Amino acid sequence: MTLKLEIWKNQNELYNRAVEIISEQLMSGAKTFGLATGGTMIPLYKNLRNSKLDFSHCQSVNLDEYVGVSKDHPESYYTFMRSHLFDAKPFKVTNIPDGVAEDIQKESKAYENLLKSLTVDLQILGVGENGHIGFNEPGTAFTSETHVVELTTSTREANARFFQSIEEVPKLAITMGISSILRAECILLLAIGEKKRPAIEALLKGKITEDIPVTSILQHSNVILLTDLSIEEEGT
Ligand SMILES: N[C@@H]1[C@@H](O)[C@H](O)[C@@H](COP(=O)(O)O)O[C@@H]1O
Repeated sequence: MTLKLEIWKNQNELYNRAVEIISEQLMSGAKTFGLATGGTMIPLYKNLRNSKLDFSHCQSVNLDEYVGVSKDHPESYYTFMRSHLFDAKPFKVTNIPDGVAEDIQKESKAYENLLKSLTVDLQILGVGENGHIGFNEPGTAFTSETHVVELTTSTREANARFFQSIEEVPKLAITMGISSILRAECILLLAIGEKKRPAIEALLKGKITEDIPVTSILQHSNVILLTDLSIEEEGT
């Protein structure tokens, strides 16, 4: 396990550092990027849009998508990615699970097969308040592959800020599994704000538990964690 912790008190500096890491990956030949959504990613994608980086020869795979939300819905992750990144910084190929596929189980399998056919050079990750990664909620097996998941109340409440009301937040999503995520060559985890402290403190205590999905990344050999939280590093 190699987790490289970098604490950046200043969020602008933290996001600049994230862009620097992505740029270094591109320069060393990375062509496949695993991308995430969520509020944490908005300033990162803004910085990427404003950068000179060129992704036109690259492909992307997104972590997850809500089920039952059409591509043109303002809160679909498809729309999120287009408006925050892809429209301004085109990739050669982009992949996001299809949340309105007729058969969502079949779509999950097809997405996992796609993931297995490629190597993600850099997977960018955020973390939920309850420690989820992608939409892998607490209790998800670390052996999980892409699957359909029922979102917890905690996650629906946290994401309600993007919708008119909590009732509108979808109850299901398709997400890369934990084992799918861990197949990436390198993981860049961004954790910003006090709400992420419990999950990040658990991670840095070095305890690997399915109750806190983000701790699964301790099984990976190449992780960079950028956070603005002042935390004592323990047991890593
Ligand atoms: N599925 C996404 C996750 O990939 C993301 O990490 C999480 C945190 O979001 P935020 O950055 O808004 O706190 O939100 C969603 O649930």
